[in-house]
Amino acid sequence: MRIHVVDHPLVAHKLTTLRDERTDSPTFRRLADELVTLLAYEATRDVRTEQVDITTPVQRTTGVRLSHPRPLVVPILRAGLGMLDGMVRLLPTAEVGFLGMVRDEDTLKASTYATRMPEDLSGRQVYVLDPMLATGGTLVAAINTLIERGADDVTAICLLAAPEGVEVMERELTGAPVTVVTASVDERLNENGYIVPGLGDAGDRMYGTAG
Ligand SMILES: O=P(O)(O)OC[C@H]1O[C@H](OP(=O)(O)OP(=O)(O)O)[C@H](O)[C@@H]1O
Ligand SMILES: O=c1cc[nH]c(=O)[nH]1
Ligand SMILES: [Mg+2]
Repeated sequence: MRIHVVDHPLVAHKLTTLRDERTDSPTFRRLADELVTLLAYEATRDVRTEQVDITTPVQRTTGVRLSHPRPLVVPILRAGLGMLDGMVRLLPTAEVGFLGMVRDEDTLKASTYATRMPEDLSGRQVYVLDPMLATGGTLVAAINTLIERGADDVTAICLLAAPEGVEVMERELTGAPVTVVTASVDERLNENGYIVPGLGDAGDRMYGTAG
């Protein structure tokens, strides 16, 4: 597994406001959307393309276009849904699948409550969207599902990651064709499995359900 931490002042600036507890839900959603577009720019560096011949107003030339089969984008509900628009703005022709997953707040174990994506992902490049990589349980389960269906290249885009979760992914997905792109690997997880300093519960902050 490869991990890429996007080191860019605009990313750091937006992430700081996202973390701030005073940031309200509408602003949180807007910043998450903007951040994912910046992260997606890095995450799609190896998106598959094919050559195409075109004619400009001046002469014929050769360029590239996204190749077939189209990439699949999979947001992990709920919080990952807030990253979908920012991603498909960059990849408008991508197909979109959905995984609904929730982490038990006591055991921290992830379970899947909804799956809606193609059964056969053979030869597909997949971009998984989830703002938080905490214990890693959610992403490991999600990526294993994608690989079992045949995906041969999986990139997870996370706004934040914890070192503990990155370690779990490296152990559980050894040798798998997986890349994680994130804006930050934070300090640690706290005793409740929250990322420190983190940003709190991404889903609650995005959808105003905290408290
Ligand atoms: O790495 P992990 O320890 O598995 O935790 C990360 C998961 O926790 C959050 O989801 P949550 O269960 O809160 O669901 P939600 O998006 O519906 O709020 C987050 O959006 C990730 O999916
Ligand atoms: O810090 C965390 C950890 C898991 N899920 C969140 O939303 N936030
Ligand atoms: Mg949540």
